Amino acid sequence: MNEIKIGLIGLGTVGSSVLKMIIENSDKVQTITGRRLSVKTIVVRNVAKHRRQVPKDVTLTTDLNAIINDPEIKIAVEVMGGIHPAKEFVTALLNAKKHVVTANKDLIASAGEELAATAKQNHCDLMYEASVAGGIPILRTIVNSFAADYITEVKGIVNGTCNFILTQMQQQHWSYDQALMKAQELGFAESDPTNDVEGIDSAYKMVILSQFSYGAHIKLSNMSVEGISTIQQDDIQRAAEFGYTIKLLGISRRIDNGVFAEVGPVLVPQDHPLATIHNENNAVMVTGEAVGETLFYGPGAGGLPTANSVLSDIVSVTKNIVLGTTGHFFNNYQSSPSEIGNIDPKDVKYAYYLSLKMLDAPGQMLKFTQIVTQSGASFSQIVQTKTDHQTARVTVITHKISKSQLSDIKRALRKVNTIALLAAYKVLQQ
Ligand SMILES: NC(=O)C1=CN([C@@H]2O[C@H](COP(=O)(O)OP(=O)(O)OC[C@H]3O[C@@H](n4cnc5c(N)ncnc54)[C@H](OP(=O)(O)O)[C@@H]3O)[C@@H](O)[C@H]2O)C=CC1
Ligand SMILES: N[C@@H](CC=O)C(=O)O
Ligand code: NA
Repeated sequence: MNEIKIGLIGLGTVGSSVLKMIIENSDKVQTITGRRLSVKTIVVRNVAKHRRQVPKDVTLTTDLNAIINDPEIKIAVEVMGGIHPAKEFVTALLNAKKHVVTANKDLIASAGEELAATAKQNHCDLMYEASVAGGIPILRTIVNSFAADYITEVKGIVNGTCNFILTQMQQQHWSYDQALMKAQELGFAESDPTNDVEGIDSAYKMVILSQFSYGAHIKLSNMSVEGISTIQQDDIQRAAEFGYTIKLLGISRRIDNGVFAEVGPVLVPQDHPLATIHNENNAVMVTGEAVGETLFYGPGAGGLPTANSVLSDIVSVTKNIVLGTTGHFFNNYQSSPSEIGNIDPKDVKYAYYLSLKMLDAPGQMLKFTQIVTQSGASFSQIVQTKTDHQTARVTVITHKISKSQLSDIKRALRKVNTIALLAAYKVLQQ
């Protein structure tokens, strides 16, 4: 009676750390909750795979029914990843009255509302602290500590793999491929790292953060999402010469009656707190009307840090089981759809870093300047260097312009075959 049995789905980087933490920390959890946690069954894809540290009394199987049909198992922990079959698994577990803890942002960003409704119908808990920023307890902090404040902006570094790659490219001058390989080896990257490096993993996290911060569901299809796979060493060096560090940032802001969110490489001033976040660490800056700017920092990826967030959910569910208070939403904040509108691109304004390759011939710079001027934009910094005897590399930082002005510049440049726009990244200002 004093024991809570757990079913684990997945025994990879995160799953094996969850197992280790449950085994090693059950005494402390028992003193806090009055219940002893133990893992009874683990579902994996391949039981024949060599694994260390699975205790003899734990069943290892490929059959989810071993958890679904076991009345002793009260909490299921989904750490297998991906949307399918994870969605079907979690739905079946909730319908079998199992409380579910997951680290799966792909799943929560895509089907979180539907799964939360299924959990509520079954009087079950569904928690997912580990899905955003790994080891940083950001979701519960927003739910509890920002409950009464009006959040106006959430931004930050929410992908450990990208931040690790950019740090290695900046500090060790590693190649992109070398840094990605190391991030995979260290267990930070997803099994297919495309979502990491193309910004999609960060976008999933911004969808969840926006849901918690504004009570609004932003669709991935409404977000502009750009990753780091095309960033060149040259951009990193030029940004540094201008006094900036390139980071992959997720930004979501309230503008008038709407919320806009996007993900992309951003030039961050070298003395800004976000520029000092290195390797797999993440940082989330939450701005509230009352509190002002706050910053939450910690490891964004890796087995044990992520497992700590999973355990925080397991402990919360356990407390709810003990108190008989299960079946409430993890995030109760819902704004009415009329409060959240689409944002006019004219209202989203940033300074931009533009990197261009142009024919090194008279008149080219004038052509570029005319295009920028026609859009109503202007430069705050500009550097021109020769790349070879035929082309020049021009990098500029504009004054603040709207997204529609940027689109005008891009459109006009596409028509000029002697000038190529290589990169256009936002510039964060202090
Ligand atoms: N790694 C990290 O730093 C973080 C990861 N996450 C999230 O945690 C989750 C797990 O990530 P991670 O541990 O890195 O992933 P891994 O690839 O290391 O592990 C996945 C595990 O799930 C099992 N699995 C995969 N598909 C199935 C299936 N169809 N049926 C049964 N078992 C299956 C695999 O089995 P087998 O061992 O037999 O191959 C493996 O044990 C993901 O949602 C990820 O996004 C969240 C925060 C940080
Ligand atoms: N692959 C992700 C893992 C955590 O969510 C990352 O690198 O951040
Ligand atoms: Na978290």
